[in-house]
Amino acid sequence: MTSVVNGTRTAARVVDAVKVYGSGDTEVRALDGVSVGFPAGRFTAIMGPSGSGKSTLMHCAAGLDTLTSGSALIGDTDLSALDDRRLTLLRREHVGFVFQAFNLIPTLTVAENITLPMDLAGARFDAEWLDALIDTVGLRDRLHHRPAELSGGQQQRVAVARAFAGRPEVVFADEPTGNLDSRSGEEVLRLLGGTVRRADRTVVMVTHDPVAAAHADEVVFLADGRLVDRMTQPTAERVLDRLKAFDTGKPAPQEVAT
Ligand SMILES: Nc1ncnc2c1ncn2[C@@H]1O[C@H](COP(=O)(O)OP(=O)(O)OP(=O)(O)O)[C@@H](O)[C@H]1O
Repeated sequence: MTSVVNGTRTAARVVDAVKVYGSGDTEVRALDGVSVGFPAGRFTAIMGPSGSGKSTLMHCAAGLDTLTSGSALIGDTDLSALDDRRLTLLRREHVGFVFQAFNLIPTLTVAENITLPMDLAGARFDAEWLDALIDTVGLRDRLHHRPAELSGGQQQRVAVARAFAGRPEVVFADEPTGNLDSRSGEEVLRLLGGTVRRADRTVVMVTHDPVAAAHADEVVFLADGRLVDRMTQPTAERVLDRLKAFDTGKPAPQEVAT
């Protein structure tokens, strides 16, 4: 269901996205006219200062929240055209999620957690893909353990396997290394990046961490609810320098076309 925009396959995108929370004196424009596409087969990081709208953008692009105006699409499907039931089905079948807090079901085994979205969707398992995924995340000897018996890094690797299990159109990751030490975090980032590159998957990740963002193919920068920059082949140093420019109030770069 991937759509093609300007010759690029786009797994997910928002167009003229506006999100307003509250009203009157308490109104916050969390997204103020953002248009951005997330190319298929790529790893994109979303960065920006605290409060710039990163989580809002991710939640709206993933169909976890709705826009005030503008549109959010997964492949060619405009999410605003879907009722709640169809939106839930679309998320189950076409979107994977990795959250900072792992969000595994404590009473289920590792194997059951990994296949849960497919079980819920009544989807067929691609046994070969699942088998390879379990090896990739290094969990074969833990399949019958419960989450509480695993380290944080192992739990997040289960969440990564769960996110990719149904070969979704796109995996959204919200601060996936936020609760991990740097070594486990690095492993999770390599898993995300490696799966994108080797298996032609798509990942969109919100992060505060320039080292994490450097694992992406491209970083998009938000400030005050607007898209202000994009950077391909990021390094932690270049990302950090770009973020510092927000702090020091250097002239904002020209807003970029999408
Ligand atoms: N449910 C909500 N109700 C009211 N305001 C909200 C809500 N969620 C977010 N906001 C506001 O919208 C703006 C953007 O928030 P958002 O969480 O998207 O930013 P962020 O870049 O992800 O921030 P952080 O890096 O601190 O997590 C902020 O001003 C925030 O206070």
